[in-house]
Amino acid sequence: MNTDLSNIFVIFGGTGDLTYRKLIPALYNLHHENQLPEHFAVVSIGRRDKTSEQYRNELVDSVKQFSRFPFIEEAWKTLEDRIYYEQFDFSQDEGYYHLKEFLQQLDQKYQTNGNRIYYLAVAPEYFGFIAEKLKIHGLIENQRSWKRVVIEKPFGRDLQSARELNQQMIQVFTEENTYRIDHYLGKEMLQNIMVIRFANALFEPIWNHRYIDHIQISSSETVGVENRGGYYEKAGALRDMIQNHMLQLLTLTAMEPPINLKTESIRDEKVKVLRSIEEFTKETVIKNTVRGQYGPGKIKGKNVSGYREEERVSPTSTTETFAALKLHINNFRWSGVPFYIRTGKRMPSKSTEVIVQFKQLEHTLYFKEYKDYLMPNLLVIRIQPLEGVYLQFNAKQPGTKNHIVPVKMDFCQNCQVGSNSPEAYERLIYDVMKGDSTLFTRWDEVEYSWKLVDTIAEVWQNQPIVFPNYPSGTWGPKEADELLHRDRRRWWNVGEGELMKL
Ligand SMILES: NC(=O)C1=CN([C@@H]2O[C@H](COP(=O)(O)OP(=O)(O)OC[C@H]3O[C@@H](n4cnc5c(N)ncnc54)[C@H](OP(=O)(O)O)[C@@H]3O)[C@@H](O)[C@H]2O)C=CC1
Ligand SMILES: O=C1O[C@H](COP(=O)(O)O)[C@@H](O)[C@H](O)[C@H]1O
Repeated sequence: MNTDLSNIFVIFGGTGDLTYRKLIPALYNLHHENQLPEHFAVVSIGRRDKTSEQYRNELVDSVKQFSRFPFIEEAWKTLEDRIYYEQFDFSQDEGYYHLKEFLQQLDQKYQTNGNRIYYLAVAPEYFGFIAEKLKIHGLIENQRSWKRVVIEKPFGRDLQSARELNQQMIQVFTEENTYRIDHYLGKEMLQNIMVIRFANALFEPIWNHRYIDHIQISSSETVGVENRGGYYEKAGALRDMIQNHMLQLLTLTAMEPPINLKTESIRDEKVKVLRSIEEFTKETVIKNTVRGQYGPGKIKGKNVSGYREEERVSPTSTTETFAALKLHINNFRWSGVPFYIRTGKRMPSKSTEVIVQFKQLEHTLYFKEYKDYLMPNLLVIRIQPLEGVYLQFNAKQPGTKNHIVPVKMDFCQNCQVGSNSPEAYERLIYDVMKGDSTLFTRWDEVEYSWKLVDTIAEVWQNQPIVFPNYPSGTWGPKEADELLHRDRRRWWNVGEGELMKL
């Protein structure tokens, strides 16, 4: 990690949606918290014709709409003065000559010591191309400063394309200077998973196959593909969510304690989990995976259209908007414990959580009478929108009868007034400035996750499917429920407040 945080933050894709909704608000929030280095400037690149002044004015709306802190004129003023817009087509060489000169001038003005963060907020096909141009035009040189690149997802479309992209990138940036974003890693509660597991005598000793029946990792969204049909048609839920975010949740939940808290020690343990996942075969893909696509339906009482009616989506599309799978991790800790993973769009509520269901006791005083009613102990790590930990256990209902009911201990991190968790992008951008890549994906993580996803994608591609197979506003196709029912289990739909209703 470096102590010199001063830098120029160069955004390729400065007029795009990600910059508008995430990057600029995150920079504003960091500024609001006094976390930006004193010697700092932003250069945003786009093709649209505008001056820096016009660009800054447009960003006011982005901050007002998407930042977690209120817009404060004076605070914004001191940040916007350091934001510049550069209009150029990054596929042409001329722009890079000018960019180099301009960055050098800003180095003088802001004393940024030649340090750069190149943030590639552009379509993935340009990642390698821009990196190469930066090298050719001498924008990476200078031994006495640091140069880092941040790459947005998706990192490839499959293993082969990811490898090709990686080859291109490593010609220019070392692995150490390459920050592959998975914004889930920046979420407060993902960072908390290790703490909950490894800092509690209550949980660590029972975090294994002896006590855990199974684990569910679930991420549901109410939104559809919105205006991203062009991208999503080529991705689908498997590539868009499972390959990255869901597998990150899995590795943090299942990993062994690292030997220390250094970046590579943590990443090593995460990779071991990916390597230990039992390989899918054609038969197990058919048996243990489910895909779905939303049809028309209702979300919160409002009629919404089906995926095939969305903008830039084929009316006969076979792209999945829902994916569920059951997998096993073949190691000592997890022997025989199934992990069920599920994600989908246009579901009844927005929520992401990891649910650990503990085994029922073999012998209990209440066993005979309450055999069919006793609820399992559940530990729910709530990632979003509520952040916290929820523990469900059994207790006697007050009264003369010996009724047993499930009760909860609910620690909600973001329920109290005043608690305002930093946005994922804030944390991640700050880490890039510090040179801490712990919360970014290492290349071998990408490689192993694509291997898993490719096997599933290949089988799916060759198996006919009738879509749409779940109405918007429901919890996905019935086959996803069957995936658990046949194991005498069920999904816990936490977002619906379902746990305590039972
Ligand atoms: N938006 C989101 O929520 C998320 C996005 N991502 C990823 O982030 C990246 C960016 O996404 P998003 O912001 O949505 O994309 P947009 O389509 O909104 O923006 C693309 C940007 O690239 C610029 N651009 C394209 N071609 C050129 C060119 N030849 N020269 C200069 N600039 C060019 C555009 O500039 P102009 O329009 O001025 O030509 C625009 O600023 C993608 O990789 C996406 O997958 C990842 C997670 C979430
Ligand atoms: O990366 C992506 O994530 C979002 C979901 O992110 P969240 O932070 O709102 O849970 C998803 O909508 C999008 O399709 C995907 O590309």
